[in-house]
Amino acid sequence: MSFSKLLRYNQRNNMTTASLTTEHAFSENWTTSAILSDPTSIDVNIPAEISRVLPPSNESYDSVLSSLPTRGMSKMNSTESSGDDEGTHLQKLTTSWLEKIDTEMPENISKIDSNIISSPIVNQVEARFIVHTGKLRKNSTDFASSFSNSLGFSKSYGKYIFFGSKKSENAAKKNHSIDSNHGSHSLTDHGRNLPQTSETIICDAFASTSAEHEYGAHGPDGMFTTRIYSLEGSFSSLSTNCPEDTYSEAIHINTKHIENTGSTTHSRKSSYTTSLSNIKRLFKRTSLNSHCSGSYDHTNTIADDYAIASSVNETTSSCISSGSLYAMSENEDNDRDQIVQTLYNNIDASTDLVSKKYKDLNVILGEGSGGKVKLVQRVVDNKVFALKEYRSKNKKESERKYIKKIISEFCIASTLKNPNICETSKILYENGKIFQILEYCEYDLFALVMSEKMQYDEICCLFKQLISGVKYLHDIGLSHRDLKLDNCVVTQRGILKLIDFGASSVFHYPLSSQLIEAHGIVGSDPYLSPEVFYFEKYDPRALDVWAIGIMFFCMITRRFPWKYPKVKDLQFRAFCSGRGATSFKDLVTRPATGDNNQYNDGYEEDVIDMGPNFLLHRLPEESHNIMRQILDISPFRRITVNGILQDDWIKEIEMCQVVGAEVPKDASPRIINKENHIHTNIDQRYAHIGGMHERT
Ligand SMILES: Nc1ncnc2c1ncn2[C@@H]1O[C@H](COP(=O)(O)OP(=O)(O)OP(=O)(O)O)[C@@H](O)[C@H]1O
Repeated sequence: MSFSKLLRYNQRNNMTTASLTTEHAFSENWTTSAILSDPTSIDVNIPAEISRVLPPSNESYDSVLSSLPTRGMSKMNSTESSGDDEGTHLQKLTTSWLEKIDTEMPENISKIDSNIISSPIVNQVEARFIVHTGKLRKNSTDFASSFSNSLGFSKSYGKYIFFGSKKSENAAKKNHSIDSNHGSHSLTDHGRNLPQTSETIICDAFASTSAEHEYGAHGPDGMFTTRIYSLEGSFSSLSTNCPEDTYSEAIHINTKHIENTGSTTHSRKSSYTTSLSNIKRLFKRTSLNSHCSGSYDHTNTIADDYAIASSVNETTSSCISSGSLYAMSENEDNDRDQIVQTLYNNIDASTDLVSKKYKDLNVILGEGSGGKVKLVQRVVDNKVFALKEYRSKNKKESERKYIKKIISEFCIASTLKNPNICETSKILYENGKIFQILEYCEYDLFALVMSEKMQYDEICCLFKQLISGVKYLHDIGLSHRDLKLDNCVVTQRGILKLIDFGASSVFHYPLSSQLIEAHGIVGSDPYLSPEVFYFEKYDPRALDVWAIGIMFFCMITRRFPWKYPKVKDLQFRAFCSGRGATSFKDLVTRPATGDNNQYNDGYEEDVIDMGPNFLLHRLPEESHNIMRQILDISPFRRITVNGILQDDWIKEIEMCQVVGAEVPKDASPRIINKENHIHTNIDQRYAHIGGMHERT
């Protein structure tokens, strides 16, 4: 990026004072005041031409089902509205969207009613989803080779068979206040789709949903305790992938329990039904393996971990699924509840592991709907980990559902092996609580962004790593569905890793060309894509791509563009305007065509009060082309993650990366840092969302 360009967008964004908040997220043309506790108290001074056609901000959703403002509307005035000319703009502007929605919905699309979600039922599993043990063993060493697999499926792809539960669950809200001045975000609870892990956890076949569409049919792709502890002699768990990241350093850490604030969250409704017969198969396979998860031995550290784990007899992923579970799998007549109960009992058998094997460092890194994430130190070798302590079961929640959600998340996370995915190694149980052991990363992206210390090239580097992580997921048929700054952690040497797979969903199975659509509104409001509010079922990849775009905007401006992508949100409405569409439906249903120019997205360099440039003018110019495609309101026209990587600007971004990890059993993966930037290191007190709360 040229210096002048840099200056231009810096000048635009200098008004931003670390207000990464939904209430502070507007165009500089709009004077906005916000009261955190009352989001409806936002005063917006809207340009006159827009205010004429915008309804009051407190109007209900349906009442704003009017047409979008279009360019030239400022030339109209109220008297024109009485005109009879059916061909005028004005009449188009008064057409109710609702009228059109019910009559013109495409066959595979239906209007959804808010957050009410129904889950598909799966009665049987196709034989092609069942993988024989021998084949799995044979292919296990191929696991890593699938890193770079694209949508063409490799032989090892057979191992990537996921399952997911499918019952809708009422999720607890995860709320966290970031800063009383700086905002709040909303998170969600966790979901439930299980994949399998390399050689040990094989989540078997899972049930496709009732609605499948041709894959690719949518077009190309809270007491403040301060303590000092020393990591001397310990390894940063990031060394799992990157031995060079091993370091010794005293870190000052403050901690305080997080106070929930009441910010809006979306429940993660489960999207897939788990076939319990397949859970059986999963654990049968697993029990056949004598060692713990991750036989894919891409670093010495991992190998060491397993050796240690083995020596201390820790319960690991495979251990959980061994023993009684194996016996269970022999009895094909067990009913579902019995199986899950057996699973739970099996975990129950493994006690005292956490307190004996891991020392609690009394640092809360973060807290969400799923539970808290703490910093712990493994006693045997002083290595530091993040320990996710799952919340207790809700009274209304069945034990079966509760345990299944947790196991699902673990199965997915422990399966994923990529430098841009946080390593999840173990699941433990003690005194009624379930824990997950994760690779510890020094920062979360939200905290880094809020530090206001990141340079442009560093942001671009992290952005590209984010894209790479999502590419890996999409290439294996998995969507994340809760991409946001707080679900990215970053190592001291600048390697970004995705976390929190509680909402992820499978969008296609191996060797299948069919897209399995996701349904339900999951994730956090500002990051959600518009179609999730509009369609009952949607392509979850497009949701991920949209979230990537929102994250880039947040990284550059430290603001959210809007509170949520609904037309009742004035900012989002402005973004939708000026695109030559008469309704929101027209925009969100625009089909994919070979001709990118067939539809006008309303981009005009000089126009910043509506259309794409409403957001883009705050971003560096070289990003405009790709951001227009990422933030295409129509999911059918939105670019894929592989498409993003083809963009000239994206290609040119110098990205720090881990090399060598893609080779199975490579003993020397290492980090290559690019010279055009350094990665920001911030005070550990403020390095995670947990620490951010301390500051308030
Ligand atoms: N491996 C890790 N290393 C460092 N910090 C982490 C790690 N995992 C999680 N955290 C911190 O804990 C926070 C919450 O983690 P996570 O999203 O897994 O919890 P959750 O309960 O699943 O959240 P959600 O409500 O989104 O489901 C993260 O935003 C991050 O700040």
